[in-house]
Parts: sequence; structure tokens; C-alpha cells
Amino acid sequence: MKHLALANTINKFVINKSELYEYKDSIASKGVSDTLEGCLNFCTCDGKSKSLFEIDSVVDYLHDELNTGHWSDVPINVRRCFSVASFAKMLIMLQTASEFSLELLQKALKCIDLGLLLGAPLNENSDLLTDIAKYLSCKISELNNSVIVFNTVKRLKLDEDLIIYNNLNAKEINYEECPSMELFDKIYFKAKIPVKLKSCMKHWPASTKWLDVNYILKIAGDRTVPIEIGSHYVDENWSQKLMTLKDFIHKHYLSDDDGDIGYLAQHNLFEQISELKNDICIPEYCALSLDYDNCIEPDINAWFGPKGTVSPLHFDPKDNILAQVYGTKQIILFSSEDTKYLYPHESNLLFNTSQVDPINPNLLLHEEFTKATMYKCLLEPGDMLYIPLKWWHHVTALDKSFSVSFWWK
Ligand SMILES: O=C(O)CCC(=O)C(=O)O
Ligand SMILES: [Fe+2]
Repeated sequence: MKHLALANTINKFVINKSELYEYKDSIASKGVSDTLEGCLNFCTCDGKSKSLFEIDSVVDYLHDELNTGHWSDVPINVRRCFSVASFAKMLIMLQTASEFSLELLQKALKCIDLGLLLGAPLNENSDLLTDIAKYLSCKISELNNSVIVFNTVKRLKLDEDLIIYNNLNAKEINYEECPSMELFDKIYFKAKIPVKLKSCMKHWPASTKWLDVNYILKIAGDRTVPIEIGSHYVDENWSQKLMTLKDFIHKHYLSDDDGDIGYLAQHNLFEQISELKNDICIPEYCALSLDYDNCIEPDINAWFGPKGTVSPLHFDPKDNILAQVYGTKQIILFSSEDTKYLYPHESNLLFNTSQVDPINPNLLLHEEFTKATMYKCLLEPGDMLYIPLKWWHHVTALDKSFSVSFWWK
């Protein structure tokens, strides 16, 4: 029975079995906590048989807990408990299935991905879900060799977009060919001046490997990721959906129809899918002021989408290096000193986002905007852009694009 053998193998990924039971006391309901305990007994120790229905009730209960109130107020142990319950659900799914199939593995992987996305790493079994996801993903691609060959990324015609870019009344950002740390530090980093860094990504495996979307499909096609749907995050029709990368690539990335824009935006894809992390390199410049001795890494996020994704004018609280793996992005910037001309939203949630669309400003509403000094930059494959903390930026993808941002301080 292949699925039972698989469940046994996966069970061996657990380093400390007793840790799995540690977080159940953070569940307010005794009944739910007991059900989780029973399910763990069944899936890890041959305890009394449990059904998918029982573990589903635990997962659903915890899911509600995670979605009540503000995300940052959810106790970490409740999130860990969600990871444990997702693990148990995946095992029970394998143990109780009537037959082994590709679909079964895909469902099991989805369950682990939800545990990764909404849960939290355990203390002693910190890589448990990441390693299981990697293992299941490999098994799925062994079974599913029928990867369809799509065109690799080509440079699209940018002419029309370039006319818009050239007509922007803005100062071009400086660029440097792979500057030394000293030069970058002295001229740009200390002075908090943005700069385009050219030729610094030649050694990234991603620069060649990711051009072929089949590579991403093969490694990660069945992984569930959060996708932003809609023209941009301030738009009233904007929403977020969880879907597999495969569905995202087919429905939003490769499809040329004018349907909803989908954007895998600001997601730490590399923590979720460690194989992809091997293809990128943390820019050396991030060592400036980062506490490497204490192993503090930058926050690394993926930005993967079709032509036309827009990140509205906003600023972030950390220094940023935005690395362009492929595709071209138009970036408009303003210094933090010009905030007074940029009409930030008044709500607490959007205080870092401007109400002005810098490409089509409504000067009747935002007349002070003309006093702001606009900077612009065309970020092409292999370019990185240093965006100092609190600098405003507005980003438009001019063709299919994959960027990686490194926020650090
Ligand atoms: O590339 C984008 O769409 C936005 C990137 C961004 O805002 C960032 O890296 O902070
Ligand atoms: Fe940003």
C-alpha cells in the first residue's frame, strides 16, 4: 500500500514526537484539544482509528481562531497548533485513503502548505512542514511528468510603455556598475539616496533557470500560495486568494485575456519553498548594518506576475534592494521629504500609501502634488534598485516579471 508506506516515511521526519502534543493546551475548547490528541495518537502511534472528519473539525476550529481579531494578536502557540493539526490531517488523509493517486498527494501537499502559510514553525521540529512539502512536491513531480512546454520568457514589445516612461516629468535615478561596498555605503546608503545597481546578479542561478516557467512549475507547481487579484491593493475590487502556483501560472500569468490581474506579491516564497532559495543570492550590500553575527537575514519576498501589475505609491519601514530577475518594471520614486505633497491615506492600515496616482494625478484633488520631485527608473533584467527606507515608490510591470525584494535594517 503505497500511501501507508508514504505516511510511515513522512512520520520519520518528526524529530521530537512529544513536541507535537505540546501546543494542544493553547486550544480553549477541551473537546477540540482532546480530539487533536486522539488524532495525533492515531497518526503517529497506531492509536485508535480516527477519521478525516475528526481532524477536519480541529483544523476548522483553529482556522476560525486564526481569523478572529487581528492577525498579530493570535498567540504563537495557536499558530503552532494549526501547523501540528495540518500535519496530522495530512497523515490521516494518507492513512485512510482507499487508493494512492496523484490527487491524494496534491491534497496532502495543500494541507501542509496551509499549515506553512497560516501556522508557525515549531520549536524543535522547525523545518518539519517545509521538509514534508518538499518531499511531497518531489513525489508529485515524479508521478506527473507531463509538464507542458511553454515559451520561455521573451522580451515583449515595450515601445508604447517606453513612450509613457520617457514622457514622465521625472529625474532619472543614478546607476552604478556593480559598485564596491565602500562606494555604495558612502555615496548612497549613508546618504539614503536611491541607486540602480547593474551587473550584480550575474551569478544568480535564477537569472537563467527561472526564464523557463516549466522549471518553476516542476519545482513548485502544486504548492499553494497567496495571490492578489485586482488592479492594485487599494482598489475596491481587490482580493486575495490561495491557489496553486500551477493555477496562477495558467490563469493569470500565461493567459493573454484581459481578465483579472493576479499577482504573487510580497510573499516569502523562499521560506515556503526552500529549493527556490538556492537560486537567489542575498546581495552583499545588505550586510551593511544587518546583524549577520546573530544570523539576521533580510526579509525576502517574491513578486511574480504578468504584465500590468501595479503596486500603488507607498513606502516601507526598511531599506530595500529590489532585484529584477526577468521582465522590466517602471519605478517612480519620491523622497520621504516630499510626504507632505503626497496625500497619504488617513486610515491606520494605509498610512504608508498615497492617494495620488503619480502617472495620472488628479490635480484638482491633489494640487500640492506638483511640488513633489519625481524620480524614475526602468528596472531591467539583472538590475537591482536600492530603495532607501521611507522613500515612496510606485511600481508597474511592463511585461511578465519576477522580482525579489530584500528588506533590511
Ligand atoms: O515590485 C513591486 O510590485 C513592488 C515592490 C515593492 O514595493 C517593494 O519591494 O517594497
Ligand atoms: Fe514597497
